[in-house]
Amino acid sequence: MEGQYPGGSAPRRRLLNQEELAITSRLGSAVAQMNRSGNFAWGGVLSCNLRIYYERLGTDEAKGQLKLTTLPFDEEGAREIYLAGTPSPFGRGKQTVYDEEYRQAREIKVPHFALSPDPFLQSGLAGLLSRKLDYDSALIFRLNKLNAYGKGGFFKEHQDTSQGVGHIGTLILCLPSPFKGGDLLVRHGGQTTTFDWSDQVCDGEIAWGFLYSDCKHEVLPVEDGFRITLQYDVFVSDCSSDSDSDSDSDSDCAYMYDTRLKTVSSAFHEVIHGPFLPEGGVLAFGLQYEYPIEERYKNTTLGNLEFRLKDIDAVFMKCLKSTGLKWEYFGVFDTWELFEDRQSRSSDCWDGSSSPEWAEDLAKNANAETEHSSDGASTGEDDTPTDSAQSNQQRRKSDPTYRRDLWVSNSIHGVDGQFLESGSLDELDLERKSEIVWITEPYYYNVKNDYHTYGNEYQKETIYAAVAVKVFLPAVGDAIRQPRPTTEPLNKRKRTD
Ligand SMILES: O=C(O)CCC(=O)C(=O)O
Ligand SMILES: [Fe+2]
Repeated sequence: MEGQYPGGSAPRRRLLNQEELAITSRLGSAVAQMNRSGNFAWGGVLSCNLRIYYERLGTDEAKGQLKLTTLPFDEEGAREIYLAGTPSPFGRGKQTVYDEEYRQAREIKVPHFALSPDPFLQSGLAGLLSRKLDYDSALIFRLNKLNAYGKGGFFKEHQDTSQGVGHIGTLILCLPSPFKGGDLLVRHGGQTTTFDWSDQVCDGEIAWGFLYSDCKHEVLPVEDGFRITLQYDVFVSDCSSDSDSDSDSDSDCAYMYDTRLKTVSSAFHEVIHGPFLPEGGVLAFGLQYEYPIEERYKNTTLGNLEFRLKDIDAVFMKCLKSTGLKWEYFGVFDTWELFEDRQSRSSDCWDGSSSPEWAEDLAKNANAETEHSSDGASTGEDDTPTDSAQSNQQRRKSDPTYRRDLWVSNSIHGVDGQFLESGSLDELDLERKSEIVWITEPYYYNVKNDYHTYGNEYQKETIYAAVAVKVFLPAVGDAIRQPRPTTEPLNKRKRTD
């Protein structure tokens, strides 16, 4: 993690007044507006004369035979390639399972098939995606498998298994064959993008769709025919270094122009130069996507997250860096997800008659935190522990930026039953930070639940992590918070000749 809290230990804070709340709400809406861009998945069509060589898998006497097919598939050609595949498994945590309730499809994995030419390279799609995704380093596209769905075939909602720290996206190509249904639905931030490819491929073209691989997605049942897709994993190269960067090295270079920057920048300007927290404070923003990290307990390295930020997270961080404020990434954990997750896992063995150790730990820490926290607006005095719950509720009502039930940690790891069983919250490295002014809440939390454990493959060395950003606002008087000199218009300058 970069940086320390400037000036020593973190202060508890007072509640914000109405004027300050209005400023946070303007900054929050500017960031949220930017987050609603729906840029998490997009697609198009391309043309390519393609040959596919594939090996017959399965168990019959034709196993091992090499076949060649050209596009577009007719019904028979599509059936043949479907039958050549093996039933698709999917990943549930560390295991690979076959479950027709969850996924009904067949697949042929590399190297049991080959494309000539690769439609993706042939069409220039690699260049188009590189420009659109706008990373500093090159993208790598790795062909993974061919999926085939017969009538009734589907793949329920899942998140693609993370394939390494640099893994950012998934590219699907839908090959031309006669089929109906089988829409691919991609969800993120409360929005859904639908790829209905059955019409787009009927003239022999290839339809494609890109999605950030942490986005949840599903394939609806195929109503007729065979739906054949190719799946590529997309990586950002050069993500191997362990050092996190808080440098402004890229803030000057105009690698990205985005009109969304302007609104957020002026909202930040108001936070820094307006009548807002003159004593200074800590603001927090949840990133909108999840990022693969190495699965190590108490992990504090984000492996050059700067170079693999996705979509609006990259825009937001660019904007934040241009303010000159100090910032730091941290992990976020939601108490209720922790409770619910643990309760659902332990429902067989915990009858609710006595509190299990983990619940007592959570309650103890919550009380300790309440006892330390600051009181109502602008007094800065301590609570009496007796009315803590009630006053806590009142605080929440009068100042929604005060979020007590979010747990934060400088280390980022997935919390599941195993960690909770291991005992105390100290070990989990979670705390409540009552000084934080929450501007936008995270969309994801580091609690492993169903969609985290269901992937398209079993989970390997990396897991997705939910990340938030702390921003340190110094007190008025600090260099950053001096009023900006207004530049004199050119035509009013005194003549010196
Ligand atoms: O076939 C598709 O459209 C999507 C396949 C998919 O989500 C996967 O293989 O993980
Ligand atoms: Fe998938």
